[in-house]
Amino acid sequence: MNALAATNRNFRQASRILGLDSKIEKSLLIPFREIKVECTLPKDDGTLVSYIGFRVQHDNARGPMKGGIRYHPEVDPDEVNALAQLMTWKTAVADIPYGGAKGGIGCTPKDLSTSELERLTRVFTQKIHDLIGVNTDVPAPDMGTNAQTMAWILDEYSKFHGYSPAVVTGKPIDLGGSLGREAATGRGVVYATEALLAEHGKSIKGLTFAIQGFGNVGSWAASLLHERGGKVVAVSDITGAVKNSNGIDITALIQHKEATGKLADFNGADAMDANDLLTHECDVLIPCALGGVLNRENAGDVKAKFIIEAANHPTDPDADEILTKKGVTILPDIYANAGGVTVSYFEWVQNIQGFMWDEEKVNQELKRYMTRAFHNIKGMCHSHNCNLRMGAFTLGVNRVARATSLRGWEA
Ligand SMILES: NC(=O)C1=CN([C@@H]2O[C@H](COP(=O)(O)OP(=O)(O)OC[C@H]3O[C@@H](n4cnc5c(N)ncnc54)[C@H](O)[C@@H]3O)[C@@H](O)[C@H]2O)C=CC1
Ligand SMILES: O=C(O)CCC(=O)C(=O)O
Repeated sequence: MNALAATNRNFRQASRILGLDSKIEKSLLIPFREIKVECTLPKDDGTLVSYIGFRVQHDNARGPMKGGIRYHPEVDPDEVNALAQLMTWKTAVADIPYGGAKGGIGCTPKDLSTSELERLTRVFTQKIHDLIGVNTDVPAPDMGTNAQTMAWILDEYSKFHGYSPAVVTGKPIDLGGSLGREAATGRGVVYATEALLAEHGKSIKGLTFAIQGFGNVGSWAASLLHERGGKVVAVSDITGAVKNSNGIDITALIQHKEATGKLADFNGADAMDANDLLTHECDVLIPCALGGVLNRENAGDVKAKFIIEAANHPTDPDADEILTKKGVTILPDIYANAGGVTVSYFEWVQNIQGFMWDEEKVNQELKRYMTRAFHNIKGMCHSHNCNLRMGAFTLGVNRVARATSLRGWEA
C-alpha cells in the first residue's frame, strides 16, 4: 500500500472512531493546495536539467501550514501528499498553532555540486514564493536538505518580499535559526522514548537500540541515547551498516563518518548487512530514514519489543497489523518525530518576537511539549480503547476538525 493510501486509511479509521461529520471528513482528506513546478537547473558543465518540485499544502485550519522540504530521487506527488497530511495531524498532536504541508524535489543531492544545489533551491523558491510566507506556509529541512538549504530559500524569498527570517525554520543560527533546532527531532525522539519506557517501568539505560539512518535524526537520536546509557547495538545508513552487541561508541562513529563519509571500516564495530538492520536483535528499533521500510516481508522477523517511528510512515498497514499481533509497541511518527516541528515553532516565535531563547529553555520547552502530547495521546487511547497510533490520530484529527467547524463554512 502506498504512503497516501496508508495515511488516508489511518485518517478514516480515526474519523470513524471520532464519529466525524462526513462533510468535515471529506474536507480534511482533500489537500488545500497542490503545487507542481518545473525547476530548470543550469548545471556546472553548461547543460540544462529539469527537475520537478512539489509543495502540498494540506490544511490551515489551526494556523499557517508547516513542513519540511525533501530532496530525494524517490520524491513523488502521492508521497508528498501523504507527508503533508501527516504534518497536519502532527502539529495538532504537538498542539502548536500550525497546519500541515510538505515539499520536495525529485533529485539526488549527492550528485549535485553545492552551487548546483543552491541554484536549484533558488529556482524552486522563485516558483513558489507567492504561495509560501510567514503566516501562510513555512518550510523547514527534511531528508536531503539542511540549514544551508533554508538559508538559500530565505535569501531568495527575501528578494521578493523583503527580509523575512520567519519564512523558514531550521535556518543557520547566524540567520535567526533557533539553538537546539538541529538536534530537536532526535532529542524529541529520545524524550518520546523516555515517556513510553516509563509507562512500561523501563528506562533507556541498559536497553539495546538498533537505528536505521544516520543523518540528522538518526545521529542525534543515537548520540543522545548513548549519552543516557542506552546501548546502540546496530546502525545503518545508505552506505552500509555496523553492529556491536556491547554497544557502539556513537561519538567515535560520528567522527569516523565525518572523516570517511561512510559507516564501514569503523574500528569499534563489525560490518553487517544493512538489510538485516530492522530485524536485528534489540529492545528498541528506531527507523530514521525512509518510509514504508517495515512491511509484510520483514515485520514478522522484527525482534524489538518497541518501535519508535522517527522517520515518517516507516510502518505500512500490513506491518502494523503483524507487529501489533506480535505484541510490539509502536510509537507513531506523528508523535515520535514531532520534536523537530515543535522547535521549528519555537524558532518562528523567536523570529516574530525578535528575541532569542537560550538552548536550555528550548530543550526544557521541547520536553514539556513532548511529555504533554504523550499524556494527551494516552488519554485518547483510554477514551477510545485504541493503540498509540490511533490515540495520536484521533487526538490530532479531533483538534483539526474542531478548528475547522469553529471557522465555519460560509463563502
Ligand atoms: N530533519 C527533521 O527535522 C525531521 C525529519 N523527519 C524524518 O526523519 C527521517 C530522516 O530525516 P533526516 O535525518 O532529516 O534526513 P537526512 O537526509 O539527514 O538523513 C537520512 C539518513 O537516511 C539514510 N538512508 C537513506 N536511505 C537509506 C536506506 N535505504 N537504508 C538505510 N539508511 C538510509 C541516509 O544515508 C541518511 O543517513 C525522514 O523520514 C524525515 O522525514 C521527521 C521529522 C523531522
Ligand atoms: O520543522 C518543520 O517545520 C517540519 C519538520 C518535518 O518536515 C516533519 O516533521 O516531518
